[in-house]
Amino acid sequence: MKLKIALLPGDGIGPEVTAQAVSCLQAVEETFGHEFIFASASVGAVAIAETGDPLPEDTLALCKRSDAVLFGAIGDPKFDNNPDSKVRPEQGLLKLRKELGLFSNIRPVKVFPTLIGNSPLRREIVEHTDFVIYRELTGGIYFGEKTLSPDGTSASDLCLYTEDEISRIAHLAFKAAKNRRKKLTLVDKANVLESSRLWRRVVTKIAESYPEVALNTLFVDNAAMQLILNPGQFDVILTENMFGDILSDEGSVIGGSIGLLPSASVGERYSMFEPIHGSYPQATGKNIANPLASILSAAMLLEHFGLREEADAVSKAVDRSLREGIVTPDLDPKSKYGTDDVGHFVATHIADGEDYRGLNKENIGLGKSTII
Ligand SMILES: NC(=O)c1ccc[n+]([C@@H]2O[C@H](COP(=O)([O-])OP(=O)(O)OC[C@H]3O[C@@H](n4cnc5c(N)ncnc54)[C@H](O)[C@@H]3O)[C@@H](O)[C@H]2O)c1
Ligand SMILES: CC(C)[C@H](C(=O)O)[C@@H](O)C(=O)O
Ligand SMILES: [Mg+2]
Repeated sequence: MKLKIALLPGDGIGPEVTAQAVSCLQAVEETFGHEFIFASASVGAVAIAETGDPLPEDTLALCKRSDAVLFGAIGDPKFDNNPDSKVRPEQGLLKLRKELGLFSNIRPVKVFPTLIGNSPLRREIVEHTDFVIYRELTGGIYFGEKTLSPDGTSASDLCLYTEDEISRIAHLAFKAAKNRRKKLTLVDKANVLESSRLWRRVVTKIAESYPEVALNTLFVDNAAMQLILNPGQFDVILTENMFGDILSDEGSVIGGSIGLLPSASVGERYSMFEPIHGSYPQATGKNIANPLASILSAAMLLEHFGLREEADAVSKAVDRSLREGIVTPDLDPKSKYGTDDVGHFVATHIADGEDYRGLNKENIGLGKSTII
């Protein structure tokens, strides 16, 4: 298969972890005989520094002419610590999601057997954790009208949803539940919010079309508690934008590190794959960031295009790195392995044990593949 993949490494640890994901994709390309054509472009604070725009037109154009986007992370403390900044890296990510119509954000949470001991929760609580969050990604409070009073003493953010926005991700979530353990939990705040009461009405109606899927509902405060009390109860969680953002980071703790959680963002035409973590500024350049979330996001990219054997090869190599203790310090504080060691190990074992050249953030996308 020939795939054109836009690389948007972004800020902070983004380039470091994305380089390892590309290295793994190149190992897949070589091992399974595919052709991946990579092209890098700027996004986030890096793009602001270059152009003043967190999502330059050239970057968006590259994404629209590619088959998929592999995204690193955006964000920089100089913007985080300046609430008056009119331009922010996050605007680039949100605009990209909206422009590409990526309304469904899929965030799987599972516990790797060798990491059960890493969880702050007891083994019997976490050992059966295997759920996926379907997060609505292009509506709600993220994209509603924002106001700031002229004197700067009051502000608001509108949470707006339409029936169509809810319906289209609900169908994807129900279909996923049909192919999993046939349970879907709608998480909302319908006891307070009108928008949540619309979610509940629309999803309850759609459930009638999926009689084999059991629907239950939880208010988001209770859901946050249930995630810790008994994560094994969940199969598919369907929720709106803000709640999905918060619950997925919480879910990452169950498995031992946010550095393990991948995501896929899909719409009618485009798709983007990225770790759920951010730019982790404190780790930039230290070679300590866990690249597995980015590597597993690349596996979700392969899965999305029907390359299941290839995706399995990546996941198996990741499992092997965890079993053999080739992990970054977030998983083992005494670890002597860095971001590049973990990426190289995984790539090598995808390429069936052959020694495979890795990439680093300087030469990302300059590997054997064609660059468009
Ligand atoms: N999708 C994205 O690009 C995205 C997501 C979240 C946050 N951000 C941005 O990132 C910046 C930092 O935000 P933050 O500190 O709240 O979130 P963050 O996810 O960058 O880091 C939070 C904590 O998670 C851990 N962590 C994150 N990534 C890790 C990795 N790969 N390996 C090991 N540990 C890891 C670290 O302990 C870190 O302090 C902000 O500017 C924020 O807006 C971007
Ligand atoms: C950086 C921020 C806009 C983003 C979000 O809230 O969606 C991040 O937290 C994420 O989870 O991808
Ligand atoms: Mg988040």
